[in-house]
Amino acid sequence: MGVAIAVDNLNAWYGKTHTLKGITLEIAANSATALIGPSGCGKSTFVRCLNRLHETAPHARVEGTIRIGDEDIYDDASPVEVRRRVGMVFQRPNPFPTMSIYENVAAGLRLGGVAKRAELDEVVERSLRQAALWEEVKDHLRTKSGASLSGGQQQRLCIARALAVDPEVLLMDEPASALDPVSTGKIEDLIFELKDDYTIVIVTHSMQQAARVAEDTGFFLSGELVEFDKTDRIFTNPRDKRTEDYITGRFG
Ligand SMILES: Nc1ncnc2c1ncn2[C@@H]1O[C@H](COP(=O)(O)OP(=O)(O)OP(=O)(O)O)[C@@H](O)[C@H]1O
Repeated sequence: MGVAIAVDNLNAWYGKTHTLKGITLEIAANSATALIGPSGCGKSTFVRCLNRLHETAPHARVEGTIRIGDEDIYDDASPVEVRRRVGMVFQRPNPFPTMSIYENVAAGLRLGGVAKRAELDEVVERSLRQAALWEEVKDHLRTKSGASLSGGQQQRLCIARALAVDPEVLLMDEPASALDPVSTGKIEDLIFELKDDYTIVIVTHSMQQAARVAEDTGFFLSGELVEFDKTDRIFTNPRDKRTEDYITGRFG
């Protein structure tokens, strides 16, 4: 399996606070990679560096390199282009509340200049099918708003919206932590399906979830990547005592 994202000596700051310290890792293409670690250790900051969202925070700064495919995303590409290639789904589902289901999914395409009805229809259907939401919403695409859906459906709508612009990478920052167990299961099933076609990076507080969905797992602590390895290895035979303490619940 190839490398989708190569991160080399990544450092990130909020003002004077050094939040990510010398992160180096390679994220495999067409697989799911989980990031775990106690609250405040820098997981969200890390994924926000992968689509250049970190730099939108006040006084935020990044050093180091991130290559996606052949491109250094901080040198060779604009933030807008990076965010098209690297989609993101957040902890709280955030559909555009007043827009219809259809318009939520079509929004990114319209911004990119796609105006043909047939093309929009096709991508909206494909994206909703990929997000396992089509059957539930196909009869109300234009009449129901994003906000009228349940939390779990809203999150799958956000996934469809992210997929509509044809990204290579999907970042998911605790995508199921606001959802009930049934909706969580649907999101996990979806991650399983989607990793055939996309590279997925998922931040999670649930070690069970990491173990269920991810091939590789990274353990962050105080802004450092303590350990990065096959998920099995991290959970059964970690190399670092701090990883072992965390996964066995001795802290965090
Ligand atoms: N916009 C911001 N401005 C200043 N400091 C921030 C900002 N966002 C996060 N931080 C700080 O950066 C550090 C890392 O936060 P981050 O959200 O990346 O951690 P996390 O591991 O994702 O935490 P959690 O699991 O609680 O979401 C924390 O100390 C946090 O307070």
